[in-house]
Amino acid sequence: MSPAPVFPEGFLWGAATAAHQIEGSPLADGAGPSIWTRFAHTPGMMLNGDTGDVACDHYHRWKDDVKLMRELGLKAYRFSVSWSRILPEGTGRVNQAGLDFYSNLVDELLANGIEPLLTLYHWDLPAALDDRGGWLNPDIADWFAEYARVLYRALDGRVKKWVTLNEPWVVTDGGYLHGALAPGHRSKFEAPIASHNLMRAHGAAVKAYREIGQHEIGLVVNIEPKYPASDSAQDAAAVRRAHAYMNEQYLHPALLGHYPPELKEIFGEAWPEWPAEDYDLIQQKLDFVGINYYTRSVTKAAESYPLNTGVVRQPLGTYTETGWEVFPQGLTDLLLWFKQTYGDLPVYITENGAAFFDPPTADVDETGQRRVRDPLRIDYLRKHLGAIHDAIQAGVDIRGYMLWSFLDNLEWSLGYSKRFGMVHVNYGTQERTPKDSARWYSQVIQSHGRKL
Ligand SMILES: OC[C@@H]1[C@@H](O)[C@H](O)[C@@H](O)c2[nH]c(CCc3ccccc3)c[n+]21
Repeated sequence: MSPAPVFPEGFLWGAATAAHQIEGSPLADGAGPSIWTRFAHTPGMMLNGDTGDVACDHYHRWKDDVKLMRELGLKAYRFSVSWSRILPEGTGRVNQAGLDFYSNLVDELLANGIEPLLTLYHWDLPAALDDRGGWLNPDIADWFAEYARVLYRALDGRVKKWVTLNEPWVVTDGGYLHGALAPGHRSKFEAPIASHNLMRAHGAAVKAYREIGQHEIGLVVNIEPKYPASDSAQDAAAVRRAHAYMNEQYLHPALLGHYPPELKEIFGEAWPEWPAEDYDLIQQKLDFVGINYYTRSVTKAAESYPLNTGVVRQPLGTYTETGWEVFPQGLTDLLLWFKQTYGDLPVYITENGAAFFDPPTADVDETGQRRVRDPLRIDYLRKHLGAIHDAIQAGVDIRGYMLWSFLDNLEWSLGYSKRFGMVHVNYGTQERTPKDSARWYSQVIQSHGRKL
């Protein structure tokens, strides 16, 4: 029996959500529409025609939700701010009611001994800015810094851990290359521009923080290890492309000051040459990086756009409801790669979790208590926390873990069909029911990881 894992002193145990996925009431109290409100109300974009109009009604239920976080023993809570609640037109006029919502939420978290981690941008761009070109307009770096300054001035000190962007890769790949996510563009030429402007905006927001903020700021990326499907040269080259496109495309400019060369190979004529001052803007010193980990990809050379790669399904693999292979070892491998490539920058696991089938309504157990049994999720979480512990033992400076997600919520264009929550939401009644995984996670937190 291996000794109980010991996590570092101060390791931050939490859970994560995002504004548009849980809040509902996207236009309440003076808020402006975001591209996700626009996208969800565009016929055909969302599974079952689901929208974020109600979601988990967190906009009204936030106090009870924070109470539940405390009851479950969370030490931290990662959430995002909806830009268009703060600046309905994206720039200019501040909507005080929007600012008040997040200020009250932060105060409630602190009053319950829960540390807030605030994400400035988790995909819900103000529609008014999309009308001005959105991430394709280079001015967005200034727009984003203006928005960030409003929040820094209002919340810094109560919020001590800030994140600029959540997953620029998804924003670009989903929103501008393949079109599966808002704003639904499909352009090989737009994607690199959006991607670069996202990183310029990241840099501008960090630079602004250094003028105003007194605490910590970082970037959150989704990365996943790419393993070759065979030992052929073609598959090795495919791995190189896939790795550069997802794992290095954002971390390299942010931490090393240049893009990986494979991007020019992938995008060809669509890959612009950027001015040197852009790299200076992007490569602002960070206090941490957030890594969102879900799965790995066994990668082969294949006809595909624009990577010419394919993912090989593993016949003996276990897969989640979103079709992602359960592969905890990939998280250890990835964290070791991160340390080796970028050095000893502190890391938070800012998202990790899985969608497995959970019923739309909770069961009632023999004592009359509502209950949701989710053994597959417990197994997934236990193994990934074990993988994190292995990386810590190997010297990676991992400071915390934010389970995705605190609540079942709107899984973007998949609507409410996928449940990632440790807490079950009955969308008919809005009743919250901690799943078995939540009760298990409470024990893990209370034992500081020893009861994995
Ligand atoms: O898909 C589960 C979660 C989303 O609900 C979060 O909003 C988002 O931050 C997030 N990122 C990832 C990994 C990257 C990814 C996102 C969407 C689709 C495919 C891959 C998984 N998740």
